[in-house]
Amino acid sequence: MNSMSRNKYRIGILSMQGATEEHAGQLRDLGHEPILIKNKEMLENVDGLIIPGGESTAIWRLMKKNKLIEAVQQFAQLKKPIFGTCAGLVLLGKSQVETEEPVSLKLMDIKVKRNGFGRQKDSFEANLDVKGIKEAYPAVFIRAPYIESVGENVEVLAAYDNKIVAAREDNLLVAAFHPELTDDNRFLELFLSMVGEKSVLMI
Ligand SMILES: NC(=O)CC[C@H](N)C(=O)O
Repeated sequence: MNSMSRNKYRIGILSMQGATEEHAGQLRDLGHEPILIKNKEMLENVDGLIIPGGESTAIWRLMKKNKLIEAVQQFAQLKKPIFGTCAGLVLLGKSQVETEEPVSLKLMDIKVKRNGFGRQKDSFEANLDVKGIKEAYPAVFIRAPYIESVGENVEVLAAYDNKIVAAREDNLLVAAFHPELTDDNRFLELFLSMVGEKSVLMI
């Protein structure tokens, strides 16, 4: 057992709208404590944050209402790890392609195409090669966005059909798919290892 798996982390799951319970279950399976974040005070006591999938405009509006936009931006500035899945990826990105009402925390240097995989392929599964994960990872895509372009400090972790679907920039990790909807915990473990790295630095 390595030092990271011995630690138990408190991981916030932004609970405005969307898929929160599945993330909570997967965190519990790995021995960590999920905290459903409903207001900015609750952010103070977590080691990392997951922004789940759902509907990014709905999540954005509820974040505004609950004064969570600046609070999450500050959380990121403290270099605490944030993992955005699907709608969470949309929200973390700095800019979006062809959107009338951009919803963006302006944190990660990526340009996002919302619903990028189009209507025909609203939902699908694909085995992905992910940097840092040894064997193919079964990814579930649901009305998924993709990343059209990345800034120089962003590391691309996976692509599907020549479109970027997972990436990391320092303390920020994003996936266009839903790791919480499979029994395969390896993508979540990637995030937990980032939480481990950062908490070592903060001691
Ligand atoms: N599964 C999802 O999270 C879908 C995201 C949705 N298409 C959005 O942009 O909000």
